[in-house]
Amino acid sequence: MNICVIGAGYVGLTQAAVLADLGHAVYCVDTNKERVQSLTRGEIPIYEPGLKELVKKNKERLSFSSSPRAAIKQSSVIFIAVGTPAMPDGQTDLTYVQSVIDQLAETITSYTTIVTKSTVPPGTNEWIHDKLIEKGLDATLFSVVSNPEFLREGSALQDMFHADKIVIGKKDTDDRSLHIMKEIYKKLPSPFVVTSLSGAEMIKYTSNAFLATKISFINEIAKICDSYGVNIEDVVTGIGLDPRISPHFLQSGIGYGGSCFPKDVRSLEHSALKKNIRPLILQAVQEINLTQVDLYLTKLKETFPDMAGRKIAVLGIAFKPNTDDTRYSPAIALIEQLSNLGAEIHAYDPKAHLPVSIENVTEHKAMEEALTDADVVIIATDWDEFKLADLKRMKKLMKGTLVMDARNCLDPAAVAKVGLQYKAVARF
Ligand SMILES: NC(=O)C1=CN([C@@H]2O[C@H](COP(=O)(O)OP(=O)(O)OC[C@H]3O[C@@H](n4cnc5c(N)ncnc54)[C@H](O)[C@@H]3O)[C@@H](O)[C@H]2O)C=CC1
Ligand SMILES: O=C(O)[C@H]1O[C@H](OP(=O)(O)OP(=O)(O)OC[C@H]2O[C@@H](n3ccc(=O)[nH]c3=O)[C@H](O)[C@@H]2O)[C@H](O)[C@@H](O)[C@@H]1O
Repeated sequence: MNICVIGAGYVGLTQAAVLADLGHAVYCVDTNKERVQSLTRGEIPIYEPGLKELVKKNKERLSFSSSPRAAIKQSSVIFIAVGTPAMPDGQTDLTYVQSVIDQLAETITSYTTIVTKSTVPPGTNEWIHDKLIEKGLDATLFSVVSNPEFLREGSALQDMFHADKIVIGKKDTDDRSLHIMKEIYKKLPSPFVVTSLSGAEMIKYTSNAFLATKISFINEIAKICDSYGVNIEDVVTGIGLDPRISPHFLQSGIGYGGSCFPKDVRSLEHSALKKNIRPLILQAVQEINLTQVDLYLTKLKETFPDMAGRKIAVLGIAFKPNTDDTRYSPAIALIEQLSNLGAEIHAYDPKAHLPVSIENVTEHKAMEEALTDADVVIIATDWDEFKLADLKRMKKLMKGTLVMDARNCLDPAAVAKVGLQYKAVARF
């Protein structure tokens, strides 16, 4: 099948590479000319394990362009994978989607399946359908399908090739597009969940909101455990054996970040408020998440009431390991707060960099450089490199002895064994 993927970001690029690997001819289009040029040279502008190799493997079936018209004309299926960021009031900014719709309305002349991959609020795909008709596109010339994406950065290919489900939202009477979607993904083993357009949109938001809720829930429990001297890991092990709960996504720490959880939970809150529903849980989830960094700072102040001039090594800048993505990274929120308190921060991340420079912060190319003469080290992202760090060497390099584990990823006993002092929330 000839497929056009609009947007060459995390989702668009991964989707394009996977579709090419499934045997389709894929045109991946992005308005960012620099990005397209580097992709055409074989460079991958994001760090995602295995993606560079997959793009290279499928280079015969995968091309990149910054002019959508030709690509749209040659394709029978269009995937929209542009960004849907949050506006200041939390609602989703659909400007990029809107501009794609305008382009499609002007360009489509034969039957095309328009698939929305981007995460969009309930009602958006119905709106896309109506907008295309309003713009003069004949209803027989297109179908709109919602096919939300559930990949995680850092394991995007595994998540796409072995998705636990493929969600397809479509109009009630539209069997043609369902058949096409099943054909596109026929080589994948994943089960299909077929629902309405808004049903698919709600599955995506509910999934992210539920996962974010698990994190804020366990962060709240960790706070209570901390005050009673209970190890949070024992609690997670205990509850996680119940299959109704499961042990997954219950790692407490400085909170969730990334390009999706923060914006999607806010967007769902906004969608509820628009219908006069007070989403109490969603609001609490966000409030807890926003205060996690403060919790760790309060702990740090127990040892260093005055942070001014303290040399603090912060290990981790990315919002999670195995990605260079720093969008809404709690590690950066922590660095900013430490900077405001006058600390001297030495940051290191294996892949990510600070998007803008922050006062009092020096970024290092190696972990050892960041650790040298540090009064305290804070683990802000749970990269393997930090989990497997040589603690004896860490002790030798540091001036002080405090290790603050803001991701619960070190073994407290191993840290204590080398003469370092371990501090975390509900881990002893
Ligand atoms: N990043 C992730 O892990 C996941 C993201 N999503 C959703 O997928 C969507 C895309 O997310 P990302 O890939 O992270 O975004 P991104 O911001 O990394 O990439 C979006 C790309 O679209 C391009 N673009 C914008 N307008 C365009 C237009 N009119 N024509 C062509 N290209 C255009 C931009 O230049 C950019 O390269 C969002 O709705 C997001 O919520 C869903 C699941 C996972
Ligand atoms: O819509 C999206 O963009 C995606 O959002 C998340 O994926 P992602 O943001 O890549 O990363 P996650 O692994 O979910 O982690 C999100 C944040 O939660 C934190 N987290 C995760 C798990 C956990 O137990 N504890 C915890 O604090 C991570 O450190 C990170 O900051 C979802 O897991 C994907 O299913 C979804 O497709």
